[in-house]
Amino acid sequence: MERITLNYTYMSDVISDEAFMQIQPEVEQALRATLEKTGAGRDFLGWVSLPHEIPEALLQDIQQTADALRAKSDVIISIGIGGSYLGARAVIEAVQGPLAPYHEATQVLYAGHNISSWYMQDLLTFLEKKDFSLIVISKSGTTTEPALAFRILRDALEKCYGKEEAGKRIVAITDKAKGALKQLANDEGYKTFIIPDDVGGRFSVLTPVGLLPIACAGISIQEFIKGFRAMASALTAESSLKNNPALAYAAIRTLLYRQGKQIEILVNFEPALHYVSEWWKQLFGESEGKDGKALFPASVDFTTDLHSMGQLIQDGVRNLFETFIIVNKNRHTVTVPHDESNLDTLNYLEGKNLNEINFSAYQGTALAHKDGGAPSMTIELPELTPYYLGQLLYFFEIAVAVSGYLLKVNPFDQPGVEAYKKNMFALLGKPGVEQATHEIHTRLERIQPKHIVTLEK
Ligand SMILES: O=P(O)(O)OC[C@H]1O[C@H](O)[C@H](O)[C@@H](O)[C@@H]1O
Repeated sequence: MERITLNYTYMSDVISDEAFMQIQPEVEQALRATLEKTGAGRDFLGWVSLPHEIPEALLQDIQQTADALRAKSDVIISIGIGGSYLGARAVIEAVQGPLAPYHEATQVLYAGHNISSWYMQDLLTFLEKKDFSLIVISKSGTTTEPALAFRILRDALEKCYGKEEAGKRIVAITDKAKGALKQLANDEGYKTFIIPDDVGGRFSVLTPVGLLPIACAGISIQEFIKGFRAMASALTAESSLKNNPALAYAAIRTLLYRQGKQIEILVNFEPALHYVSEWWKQLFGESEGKDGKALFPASVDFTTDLHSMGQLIQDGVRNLFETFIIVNKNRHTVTVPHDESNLDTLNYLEGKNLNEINFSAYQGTALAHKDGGAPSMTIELPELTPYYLGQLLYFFEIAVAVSGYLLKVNPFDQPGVEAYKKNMFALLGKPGVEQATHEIHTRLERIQPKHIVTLEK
């Protein structure tokens, strides 16, 4: 069976065999802490064994719910943010492509991941002529963005179908007991799925959080889980860096960080992978970015961004490295046609397919960037199918746990995310924080008038 592989040939002058072997015991310890649930954040390690523990009855329930929503909807809106949004979008777009909304019979669209009137009004106008349903996802059940979007979209749904039918077009995915969404779902009798207590948002793609929207897009969740299972069996049984690509990836990025690299750029050459990078950024950024530490996880889409960020990566501050994701087997083949006039001088490419040209772009880029002092490694994915995406996502989940432990942080909490929320709630006058409201307005009044630069005419 094919699996994903890690190729770090272009790191060989910065990652010595000796350094690799030296870090082996640390990595083993980090893997053990993950598998035996003995490390920091141990209460949130439910995702480790999840691939082998999902009950078949739950999968059937998810599939039937998705089939029922698909049967009566042109559009299914998945409402959520962060870990309650990115995993599903990553998988759906990686399998169906970024233009999926234009060609799929049932469209999965997204809301609750911003607070934009413009976005919401566009969506509401679009829905006027569509049959639609809502999936609302929030682990805490109290996150502002999805709660606002749900209130607005539920209102539109109820006006369109009446309260009773609207209730049958809503599925809530949340905590088993706590949070406003759970209470609302109970009161209104919505179909509900539970997010396990021991699985944090950014690790929840294999719970109903990811599985229901993925099934609603018509993608096989059985295949997706099979990929997770295959990778879970393989990665958790192998503690040698030499034979375990997730451990090797965690070790290499750790060694580079210790050598002073500050930025890891995840690179794809396939637009369908854009949201895999977005998911990856949350996974690594939120898991590792604490206690004044961590590589900054950035991403680019090539060759697009070679024409905007390529210069900096080739030639800017040498504080970065790249991780390429390359797909071995392409879904489509588009061949360059003959053109008699050859004014664009592209006849030398006649008969070649775009995949070959794209692959040459990757090879040329990796070599040029290495020569310029930006080393890279490459994750090779056999194909963009639900099965291999399952493998890839589990690969990154194990890698971030090990990498986080190597960094000596708790990879499973995110206390820093609360700071902006506290300020926003205070500014908006949320009941219960009156003192904070008074204080923040006073602070802002003092800050605002100073240091403003404007044109006089
Ligand atoms: O699922 P929810 O509770 O609504 O949370 C959605 C997201 O927002 C929070 O602020 C956290 O930083 C994320 O880890 C989480 O995935």
